[in-house]
Amino acid sequence: MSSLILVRHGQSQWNLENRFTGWWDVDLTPKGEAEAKAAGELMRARGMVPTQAFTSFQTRAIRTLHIALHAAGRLWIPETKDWRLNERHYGGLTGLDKAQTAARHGKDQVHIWRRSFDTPPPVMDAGGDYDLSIDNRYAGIPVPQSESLKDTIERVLPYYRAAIQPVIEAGETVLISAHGNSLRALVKHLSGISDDAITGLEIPTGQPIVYPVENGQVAGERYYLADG
Ligand SMILES: O=C(O)[C@@H](CO)OP(=O)(O)O
Repeated sequence: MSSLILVRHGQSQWNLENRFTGWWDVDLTPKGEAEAKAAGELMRARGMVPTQAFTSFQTRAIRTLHIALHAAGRLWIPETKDWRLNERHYGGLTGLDKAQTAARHGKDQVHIWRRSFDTPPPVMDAGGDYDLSIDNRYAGIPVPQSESLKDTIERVLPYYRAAIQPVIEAGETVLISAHGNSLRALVKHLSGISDDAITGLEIPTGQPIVYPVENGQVAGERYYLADG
């Protein structure tokens, strides 16, 4: 029996600083590196080692993948990077302090921007400090100005179906190293969570989440590898 393993990157510098991050590329903190290493050691200890990996275009997820694979003795496995696994784009909130933004706009409004299913944050102004539309990394890619979870699902799921599902069907144990909201998009689909209920789902950093796979299909509910 194979498995699908999801891991959110370890703590990032802007997780630590409590800033809206989205597509902005920040690195892991030393704590985040330790979380990634512990995730890989746990996979190894449980004998649940990935045979293929997928990640985003963002340093915090890529480095989490590499640190975890190294700790699991699997740094050599094939890996694919794709922007569709990036974090949800935080639009004009990118770079702002979450607590200061709540003080200015109210907690309820910030909760809507952070967790509502289909209300996107305000758009990012072109040419601003955090505009990535002219970054080489995203050449030829339609960089969003802002994304709701619904918008995120609309790019994550087609990618999952086209690129990842066939690898799972081929019997590989796939590890996806991604982000809080790109993983919420996947978990919503895989666990059949409603648009309302998804607002309450949080994905912790550096904790491998496992879906059992039988005959190439995700079969059964997710669990944390640390509990399994
Ligand atoms: O800032 C972000 O990009 C995300 C993940 O850290 O934050 P939130 O918890 O608001 O989705």
